[in-house]
Order: sequence, then structure tokens, then C-alpha cells
Amino acid sequence: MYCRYVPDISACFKMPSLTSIAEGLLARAKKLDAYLEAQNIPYTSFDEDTLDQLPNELQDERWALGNDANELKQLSRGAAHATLDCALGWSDALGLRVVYHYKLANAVPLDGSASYAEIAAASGLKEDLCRRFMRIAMGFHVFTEDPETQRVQHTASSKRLATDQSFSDAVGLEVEDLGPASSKLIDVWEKYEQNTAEPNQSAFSMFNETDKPIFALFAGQPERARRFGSAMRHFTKGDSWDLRHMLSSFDWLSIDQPGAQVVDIGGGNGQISQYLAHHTTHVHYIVQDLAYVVSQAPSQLPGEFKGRIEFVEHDFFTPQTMEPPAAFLMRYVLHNWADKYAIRILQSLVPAMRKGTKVLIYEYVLEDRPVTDLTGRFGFQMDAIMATVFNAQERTAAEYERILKETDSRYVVEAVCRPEGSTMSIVQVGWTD
Ligand SMILES: C[S@@+](CC[C@H](N)C(=O)[O-])C[C@H]1O[C@@H](n2cnc3c(N)ncnc32)[C@H](O)[C@@H]1O
Repeated sequence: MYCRYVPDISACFKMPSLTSIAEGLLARAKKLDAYLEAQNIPYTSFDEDTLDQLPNELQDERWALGNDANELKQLSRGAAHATLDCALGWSDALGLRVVYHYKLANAVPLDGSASYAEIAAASGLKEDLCRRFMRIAMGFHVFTEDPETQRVQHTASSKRLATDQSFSDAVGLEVEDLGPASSKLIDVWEKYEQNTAEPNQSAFSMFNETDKPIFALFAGQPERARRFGSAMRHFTKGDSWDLRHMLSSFDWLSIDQPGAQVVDIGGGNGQISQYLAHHTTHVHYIVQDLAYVVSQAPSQLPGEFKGRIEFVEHDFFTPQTMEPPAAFLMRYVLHNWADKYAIRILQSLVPAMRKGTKVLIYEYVLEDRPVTDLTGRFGFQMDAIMATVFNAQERTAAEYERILKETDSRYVVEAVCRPEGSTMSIVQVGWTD
């Protein structure tokens, strides 16, 4: 048995041999290659990433392969190197930041090549800086260089940066907004004696030299606000956070009745409601958000959703005055707030709660133990982001239960459901009168 899957960490002392990890890895790799061969799909490579074409049941096998490979890599690097690799992660992120900031992916033709002089001319970054920082990025397969001509060509990663806007925005959000802001986290802890829950006293606010919290700051910075919204769209598809997992985390058919309403609280530009509207027939979706979001969102709504989805300005700290809906849905909302504010958000729903009304909290629900596999670790990485940007946190199931009970004893957690292969869960909450 492989210890990653065993909650009791004492089992880690019975580590398997490198050979046995590699054999497990080989078995998984063979399964994936066999599928690609049978479907006449090229083997995956740094030039062409074909694993997204695997069916859902093999996607889980693919993530497991990555987790095994990561364990093997760390063991083979050894304790000191593996730790230093982590400490030096900032230099890789810096390479990526230079690539992102100067739009270097757009300076290389999609199906051709470019010299460093041409990339410099197109991007405005000096030629020697292009060469140095693109070679840093090439170290993790963002771009490649012809060894004879030294001309730069795309890899699958750099091509995706050039062609997939929400992916590029997700990278931009991490390397320009979140990563740099994290450098202030310990300063915040020192300044406020590790005791602030205020989003405007966050590392993000300190780094941006403002006393505003992120969303208030973004209200006056349309390009950063756009990038944030677009990055959120990336975190809806094609990975362990894929929205298909949301479908299997709750029985949506049970509420899909004529006249039923779902309120998508802090719903941004409505991507979650759009996805759900696709998979339900009757439900009417009300996306609530702040004025500056709601003023932009309807213009981006595809015509097919007009009539099914409406946008309403609503501050989620103020009481809901509507008739009780079938469900209140919150994705990536409560994790942005420390307990005292999360409790206020949950309190604001109380006037519209009746027996049968559901609150569906779709979040990374952390396991109450350390996790080393790459898929499960993502929730812990998000926890670091929440600390940096909001003085907030990801929570365990027990922590959600606690804040719900602290809000109102009539809230009752009915289920916490995380489907196989998902990093996210739905905490399904009911109401007892
Ligand atoms: C992390 S985003 C999540 C967006 C969306 N739920 C999703 O999963 O893609 C948080 C959202 O909460 C909104 N928000 C922040 N403060 C709010 C408030 N006081 N009232 C309503 N919405 C708010 C933001 O504008 C943003 O759209």
C-alpha cells in the first residue's frame, strides 16, 4: 500500500521502493498510451498536449499518474534538493511573469519561429532580457529553441498562453497580482499581531499601498477586474475543478421544477449559472453581485441565456428580501472571508430561508490532515491565496459546520459531497424551522 492514500502518517515510515512506485506509474502510463493508440491520437508531448482528449474516467488516472510521478521526482531529488526546488519556485514564476507581462507568447508565430531580435522588436523587451528570461521559461517547457538557429518556437504551453485568454488571465492573476502580494503576508502578521480579519488589511492591500480591499480596488481598475473575472472562468473547466463535478455533487433534478429559482450569490459574470442553465430545464438563475460587476456582466451573456439568467445588484452583507428560492448557491465566496464576515453573509440569507430551501456552498473543503498529492494540495494552495488576498481561509467540513451553527442553529449540514477526481465539494445545507 502506498502511504499517500493512508491518513495515518505513521504508515509513511513504510515507504515503497522507487521501483514499486515506478511500476505503478508504468501501469498507469500504459493505460493512457493504450487509449491514445486505440483512438489514433498522438502520444502527448511538450509540443502537443493530447491528454485533454482522454475520457473522464481516464482523466482521474492521468491525475494519479502526475501524483505518482511527483512523489518519484521528489524522492529522487532527495530531501535538500526537493526543498530547494520549492524555495526557488519564485525564479520560475519570475520567468513566467516576464513572459506574461511582455506578451512574449504573442511575439512568436503560432506555426513558425522568431529570433530573439524579432521578439524584442515585437514586445519592447530588450533582446538580451528576452533571451535570458525566455530560457528560464524554457526550463519548464514554455517555448523551445532550435539548437542550430537559436530561433524560438512554441510549445503546447506557450501556444496556450497565446491563444487561450482565460488561461493567460489565470497565469497573469497569479504572477502579477497574487504572487507578488504574498511577499507582504508576514509583514501583515507582524503589524496586526496575527489578529486581523479585515480584507483591507491584507497582504494584497499592503502590497498595493491601499486601504481598500481587492474588489473595491478593482472597481476602479477595469482591466484588473476583467482579468480576475476571466481567470475565474478558467477555474471552471478541464481539471479537478471542472464544473462537471458540481453536477454530480448535488441532485439538481430535485429542484428543476417550473418556477424554481437559484440565487447565485457573488456570481460574477454568471459563468456558474450559465453552466447550470445548460444542464437544467426550468430553473431561473438570479446572479447577484456588486454594481460594477452587474453593470458589465449582461453584455457578456450569450443570447441563449437571456430569459434564464438575470443579473441583480445585491450586497451580500444585506438581508435577502426575496421570496425563498429553491437554493442559494455560493462558489468561491465564503472562502474570501474570515469567519466573522462569512457568518454575516450566512446571516443575510436567514430572512429568505424556509424548510426545503437549500444553501449550496461550492468550495475547496480541506481534509483535516496534510495532503501531498498534487490534486488535493490545490485546496491548500488556495488557502495561501485566501490568507494573502483577504485575510481569509479555506475550511474543513467541521469548520463549515461550526460557522453555520454559530450563524443560526436552524442551519443543518445535510451532506458534504466531493465526487471522485474533484478538488471541490458541495456543502449542502438545509433549514429546520
Ligand atoms: C471569487 S469571485 C467568485 C465569482 C463566482 N462565484 C465564481 O465562482 O466564478 C467573488 C465574487 O464576489 C463578489 N463580491 C464581493 N463582495 C461582494 C458583496 N459585498 N456583495 C456581492 N458580491 C460581492 C465579487 O465581485 C466576485 O464576483
